[in-house]
Amino acid sequence: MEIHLSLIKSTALERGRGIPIMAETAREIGSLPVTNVQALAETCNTNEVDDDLQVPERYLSKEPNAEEVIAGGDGNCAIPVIDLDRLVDPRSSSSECAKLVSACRHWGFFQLINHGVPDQVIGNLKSDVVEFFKQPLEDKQECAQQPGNIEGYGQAFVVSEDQKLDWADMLYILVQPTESRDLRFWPTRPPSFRNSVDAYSLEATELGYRLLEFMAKGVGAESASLRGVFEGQPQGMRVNCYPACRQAADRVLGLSPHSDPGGLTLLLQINNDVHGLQVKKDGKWFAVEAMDGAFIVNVGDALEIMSNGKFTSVEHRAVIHPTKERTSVALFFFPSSDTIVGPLLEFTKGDEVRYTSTSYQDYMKQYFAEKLDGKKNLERLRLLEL
Ligand SMILES: O=C(O)CCC(=O)C(=O)O
Ligand SMILES: [Fe+2]
Repeated sequence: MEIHLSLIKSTALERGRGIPIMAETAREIGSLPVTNVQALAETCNTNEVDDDLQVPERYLSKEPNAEEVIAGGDGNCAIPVIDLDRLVDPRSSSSECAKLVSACRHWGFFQLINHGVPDQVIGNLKSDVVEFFKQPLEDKQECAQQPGNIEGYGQAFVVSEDQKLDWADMLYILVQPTESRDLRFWPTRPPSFRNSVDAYSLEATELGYRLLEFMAKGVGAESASLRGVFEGQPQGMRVNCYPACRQAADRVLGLSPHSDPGGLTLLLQINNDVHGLQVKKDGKWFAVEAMDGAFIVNVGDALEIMSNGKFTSVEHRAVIHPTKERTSVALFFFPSSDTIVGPLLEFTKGDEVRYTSTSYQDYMKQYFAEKLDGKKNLERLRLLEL
């Protein structure tokens, strides 16, 4: 499993100064510069000569299709669909809550419809994100990642010269709390970009909190128990741009298999005519067909642990299309770095405690160490089989 930037989001506000600091781990790891993938793809996709030699070896996976992939299609989006209206409506709330809990337990993923975030807010975000990536490289590089900093425009977090690379570029910014925003990394073009992200962040934050309430309620816990852990805490936004790869779409990966380490992730896919997200279940990859206007929501490691395994953080990856570019926006809800991440009392009533507890900051350190020893962090903390 590769390390990538969505995993590096342990941030905290430096006490008293209101300045965002990154977990030391992220600093220590640092990042090596790599080629811009959109530019690389342009060369590869337009050059007819020496076809096979165009995609550099570092992007080619050995056996990306070694595991079975269950295709979507025919309206089958693989993961369960949850309806927020039904969660709210007292007549359907308890059955929809049960569905939500089951989705979080068995899939770790669901699509959310009737979520209430205005179309215009999502539409503005989507079009500004697309406009950003359309710009010439020099313009995008105005908010380029800087050494030792996890934010900005760049690529997967690269730690060694022989590491396999993802076929994607990304922009990563901290969006909450507002005082943690480092505007050096917030694009100024298109001019509406910052406002669009701000408006989206406001809506998505409230949506995330509401979902956490229903998730807690669904397992019989106090509805404020999970929300309380994430309210006012850091949120990171990762925009992924996956260029097409005409020559080797089935041999490159847009995003290597990973689980998200935080609490909840809200994902928007921008062009729904091209799918790329795949979710692992029972040893197979399931291709997710994003529904128009829906959010894809998933459980992160910290939420699995805090729920004592009532929700599951599931491995997922993004694959590449031979002719179509794809863009997605992931919003990550994190606990504060000094939160002790362990099963919450509310979630262990009558149950055995299934995980060891650790501070989120230490969890992130372990998460990076995972890269070195190949053992999954979450598995390290699981005391019992789920
Ligand atoms: O682009 C996608 O569909 C997945 C993105 C993702 O998993 C991430 O950014 O952590
Ligand atoms: Fe992810």
